[in-house]
Amino acid sequence: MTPSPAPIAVALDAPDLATAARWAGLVAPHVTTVKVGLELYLRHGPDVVAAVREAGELSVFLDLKLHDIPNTVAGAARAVSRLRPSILTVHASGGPAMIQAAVEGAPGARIAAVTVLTSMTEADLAAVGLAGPAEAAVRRLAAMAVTAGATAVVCSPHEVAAVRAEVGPDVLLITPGVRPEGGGTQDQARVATPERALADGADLLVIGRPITGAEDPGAAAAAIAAALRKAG
Ligand SMILES: O=c1ccn([C@@H]2O[C@H](COP(=O)(O)O)[C@@H](O)[C@H]2O)c(=O)[nH]1
Repeated sequence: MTPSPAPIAVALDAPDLATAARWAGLVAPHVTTVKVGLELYLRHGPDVVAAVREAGELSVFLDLKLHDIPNTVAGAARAVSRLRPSILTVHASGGPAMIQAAVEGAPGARIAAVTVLTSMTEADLAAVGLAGPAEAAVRRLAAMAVTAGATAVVCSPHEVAAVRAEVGPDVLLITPGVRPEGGGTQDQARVATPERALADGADLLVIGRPITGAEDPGAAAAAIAAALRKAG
């Protein structure tokens, strides 16, 4: 029997559409979701969504991290809602009116609020005026975003248990900053293994380079999916 796909969104941070579609085809049997981010969307626009959809039975997570005044975000959310993304991201720091505008603009998508980027250290937070541990800011932003209508929250695996306690069981918790044991962290600062992130309450793990940078992205995705099944 074919095992069910793992709750992983593979970040397709590819330089071109053909590479993204190839990666999507290779990982499709093993994961539920692929994530289209800024690099790919700014280069190829809506075509990339169609191309990765053709590659397999996959949900498409549009990680555009919208951040602007409410009227502009509402228009942007309306514009991309015709692509039927399962998830669309906005920056939580845009505030409640902006988040509500995204929710109203894209009623078919889950609006996911990005709290504190997983690449940020405590020193980075202090530099932007958010002194203190990341967890306090993440919890506060998550609670505000959910009250404003977001049904998903993006945080690092370090804060996921605290966010779960804050927002309850019905909000989808998405964690980038996921690295298999022994792998490099690259520009990520607040990281944990896939097994740890899931055990602490994440619903969807965002994993990019550990899969797409592997010699065989399909085999890398299959190995992480198997490790998660074994741990669960
Ligand atoms: O806080 C955040 C929000 C989004 N991301 C995105 O996730 C992937 C991570 O890729 P890796 O190669 O596994 O580091 C990437 O597309 C980011 O834009 C994030 O990392 N942190």
